[in-house]
Amino acid sequence: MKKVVERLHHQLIVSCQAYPGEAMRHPETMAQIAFSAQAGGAGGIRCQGLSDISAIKGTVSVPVIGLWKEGDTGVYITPTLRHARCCMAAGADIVALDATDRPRPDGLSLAETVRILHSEGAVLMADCSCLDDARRARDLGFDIVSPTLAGYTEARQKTDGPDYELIEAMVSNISDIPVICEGRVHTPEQAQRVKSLGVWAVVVGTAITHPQTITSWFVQALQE
Ligand SMILES: CC(=O)N[C@H](C=O)[C@@H](O)[C@H](O)[C@H](O)COP(=O)(O)O
Repeated sequence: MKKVVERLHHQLIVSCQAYPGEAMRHPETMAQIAFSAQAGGAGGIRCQGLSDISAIKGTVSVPVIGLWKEGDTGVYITPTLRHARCCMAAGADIVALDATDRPRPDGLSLAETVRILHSEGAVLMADCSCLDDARRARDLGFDIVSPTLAGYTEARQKTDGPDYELIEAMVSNISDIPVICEGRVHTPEQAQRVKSLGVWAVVVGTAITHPQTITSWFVQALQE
């Protein structure tokens, strides 16, 4: 197993992302958030966009998982070989990419993309939507699999919190590479529960780094 993946064992990885048009979408802001997360004990950062990757890499000492989103439909998480190469060049220690079997915008297959990136020294995290994606990703040689896209494609219904059923299935079917849990982990209790299922590490985004959504949770609670 690659050293950088080993370093993530049993760590909390904090996803620091602001979405298009949002006030916090600025590399310096995201780097400050990432630095705060590291100070709080995060053992890894996940982040989006070349400027954010670069700013965060220059700020934290924990491993950085980088991705580049293009749009928000279809294959949009690091959709092409070029996007992945740019994430590497920006300093990402690990590059996360869509690992579904949908056609990719550059016409390369996922297998070709992974083969080329590995030959260039990349460490790759497979953002999967279902168990079949995870199995395929493992067979293609990905270094990490994750249920990041569960509930965001037609493969699975979106669950309220983490997709425990899929996480359990991934952990019991994929034994040779780490399963990192990501997606709708909103409370420390949910993080504990997914950890108890045997995941390598847990990614938390919104519940730590997206004040707009967190505020709306409280506002909604006060209206009930
Ligand atoms: C589906 C998709 O595009 N997920 C993205 C992946 O990078 C992010 O928008 C997530 O918010 C982030 O990964 C953390 O997840 P959560 O906010 O659920 O803890």
